[in-house]
Amino acid sequence: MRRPLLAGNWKMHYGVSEGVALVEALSADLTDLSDRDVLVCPPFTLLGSLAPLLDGTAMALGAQNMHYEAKGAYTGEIAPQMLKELGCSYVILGHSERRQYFGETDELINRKAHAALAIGLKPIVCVGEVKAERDSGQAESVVVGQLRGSLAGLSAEQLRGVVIAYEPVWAIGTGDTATPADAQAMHARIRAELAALSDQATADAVIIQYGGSVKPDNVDELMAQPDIDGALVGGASLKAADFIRIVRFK
Ligand SMILES: O=C[C@H](O)COP(=O)(O)O
Repeated sequence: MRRPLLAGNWKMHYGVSEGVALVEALSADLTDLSDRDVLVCPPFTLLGSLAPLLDGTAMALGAQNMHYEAKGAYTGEIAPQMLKELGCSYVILGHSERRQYFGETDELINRKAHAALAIGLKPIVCVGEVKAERDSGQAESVVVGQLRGSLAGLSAEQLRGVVIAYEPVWAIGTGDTATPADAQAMHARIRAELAALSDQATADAVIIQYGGSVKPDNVDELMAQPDIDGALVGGASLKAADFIRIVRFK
């Protein structure tokens, strides 16, 4: 059985006081969760302040990006160990905003995935097609290509430590979510590809999240799909009541 993983990606929102207030609101409510995992991924600058507040709660801490090198002259970058020592257990890699605005490639994301796993951070590897690719019938081939490139060289054991987030780019921040049936079809295709890259038992163990305008009013139907194991939530994770409702999907 796969344990659902509901994650909030705060992107470049909130300073320390707003972040602390949000985590306090979440932790006051989310006290009774035994069948699902919850994760918050704030900006780097909040990690140190939020880690002690999350300690002992049902929520884990994750980062939104990292470098693949352990240290060095990489101005402005953050190393995997720096995240670990702040209490992160997850790191989002290859989000479409990283791919689109910062030129991240599958090869780079693959280096980061290897580096994260080597140090015991769980990578959330993001894949997803843009609108033109979906409209031209290329969505599956684009996503499969991203998977093969981003996961290259990972053993079956390593793949079990990876989370995949399928985020159709046209659904991010637009309110235009994929239909549950379309999302399920892509998740099943992703799982089939994971099986091809390793074996069926490994593929069956991997958490595949959906992301793209997940809201309180669509989460239940999305989470009811057999291959949707969680959500990577942007905008709605910034509001305590909305994120709590998403975490408490039925
Ligand atoms: O990482 C989260 C996704 O980009 C989804 O963002 P959104 O929920 O605001 O559409």
